[in-house]
Amino acid sequence: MSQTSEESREESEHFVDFDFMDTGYGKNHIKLLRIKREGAVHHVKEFQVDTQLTLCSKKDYLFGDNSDIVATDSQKNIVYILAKIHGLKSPEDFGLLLCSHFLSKYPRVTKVKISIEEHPWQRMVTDGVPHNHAFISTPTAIRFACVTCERGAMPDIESGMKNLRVMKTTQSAFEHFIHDEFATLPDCPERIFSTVIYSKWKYGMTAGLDYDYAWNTVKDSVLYAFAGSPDTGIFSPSVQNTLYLAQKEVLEKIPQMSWIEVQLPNKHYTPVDFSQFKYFGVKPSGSENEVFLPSDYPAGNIRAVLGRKSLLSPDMLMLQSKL
Ligand SMILES: O=c1[nH]c(=O)c2[nH]c(=O)[nH]c2[nH]1
Repeated sequence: MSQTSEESREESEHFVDFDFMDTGYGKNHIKLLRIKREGAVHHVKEFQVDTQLTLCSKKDYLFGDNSDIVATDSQKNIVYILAKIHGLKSPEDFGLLLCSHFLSKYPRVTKVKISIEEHPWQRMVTDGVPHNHAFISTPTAIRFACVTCERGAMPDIESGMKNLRVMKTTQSAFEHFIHDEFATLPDCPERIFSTVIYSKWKYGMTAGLDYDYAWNTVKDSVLYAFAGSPDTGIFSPSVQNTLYLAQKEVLEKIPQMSWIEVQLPNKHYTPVDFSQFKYFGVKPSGSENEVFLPSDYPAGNIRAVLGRKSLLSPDMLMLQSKL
């Protein structure tokens, strides 16, 4: 049900000088754990959900008329009830389910945005045997998804990964950048490369898509682009190049993905200068490179969004040709 003409007249009388550019309200940080029991074997999923609804009228903001409002408290209850009835599969599937529930149950809702973060629990293994009901918290990488559905439009699904901290102790360099009057950093043919991987991507099509498989593919591809094979590794001439190779690999593997953003903050490890400590038989800094000073800030931050040319809008293509 869209706005009535009476409502729209009343509201437009208020919008002489101002207009809402966006509105939304919902409940944040709805935490839930869902257990699925298959006899003695239990499966767990823990999600944190944010809901956000946009209504067809603004009478709640303008006049204090709450008659269209699905209370944020009810939104929270709906999250728990749908989790109880349908269980939790992936964050993307649960986001889609919630969107479709809000839109079909409440005709005055025009847009739903569901953001979900998963807390990773891994089944414990005791003497090589998977435990029936005990789990370890393994937040090595956090999975998240954001599903937005506007009434009458295709859902918009963005998924992502964050907090995946990695390091490699060789096969990384940074050389031949601009050495002008502002530069103090020397060319570095060999350095530690450490970063905290953040990535977000958007699905254009969802036909035949397994969201869990896609997420694991992104994680494995990005890690491989960073680390390479276990014995020889892979050489990185810059964070920029490694980042691009990771994105390219992912887009080649997952045809349903329209674009992928990757951010790699450069977490610096500076060799400690031992040149003052000649009595300890330590060679000057750089010749051994065994002791480093980790310094998180300031940190370089390298990012790029790589999309498929076939899906880029004319504006984006124009912008690209000017770069
Ligand atoms: O891989 C890098 N890219 C840069 O752009 C940069 N800048 C910098 O100081 N160190 C690095 N490393």
